[in-house]
Amino acid sequence: MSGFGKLLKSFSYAIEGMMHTLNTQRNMRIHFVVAFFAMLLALFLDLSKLELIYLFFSIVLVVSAELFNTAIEAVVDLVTRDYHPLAKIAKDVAAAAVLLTAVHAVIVGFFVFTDKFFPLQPRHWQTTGWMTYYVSFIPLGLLVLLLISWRAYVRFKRNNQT
Ligand SMILES: Nc1ncnc2c1ncn2[C@@H]1O[C@H](COP(=O)(O)OP(=O)(O)OP(=O)(O)O)[C@@H](O)[C@H]1O
Repeated sequence: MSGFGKLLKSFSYAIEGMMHTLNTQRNMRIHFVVAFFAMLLALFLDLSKLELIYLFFSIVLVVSAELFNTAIEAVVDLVTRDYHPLAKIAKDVAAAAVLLTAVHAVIVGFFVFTDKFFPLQPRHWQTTGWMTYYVSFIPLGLLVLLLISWRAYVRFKRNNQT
């Protein structure tokens, strides 16, 4: 097979992987529907180049995470169908990555679209620009990170005592 033929073949395998994920993962279908409507909205709204880049990046991030998650699930199921704590960790961690990208996409969508739909925002938002209130989510993010870290620490201590 020629080099170009091999390249085409590898594309077709990648598309097969995407199709498989779409056919088997309900979450992937949800991501696709949400991404479709977000892009449709983006067509009609006057988004800046930066807003469009953020939007596409968020979509690609979620879809990629879901693809990796599906790959990890398949490998785990290949290794064992029985209950195993390591299998649980592998699947849960992969699912956490998807969740994180989805939360990120919701936040980006919120900031990109609220400007267009709700022009009557509090005054300081209008005067300081949307990057400023994007930054105002950082304390919330820090709080969530702290809470998760604290829970992980408590669990770690408990596991090491037993
Ligand atoms: N072999 C296993 N051993 C231990 N726990 C498992 C195992 N398989 C699945 N689990 C647990 O069940 C959860 C769901 O696993 P499952 O394979 O059904 O994924 P799923 O619900 O199809 O996820 P998704 O919706 O992302 O496809 C995992 O996150 C994990 O906590």
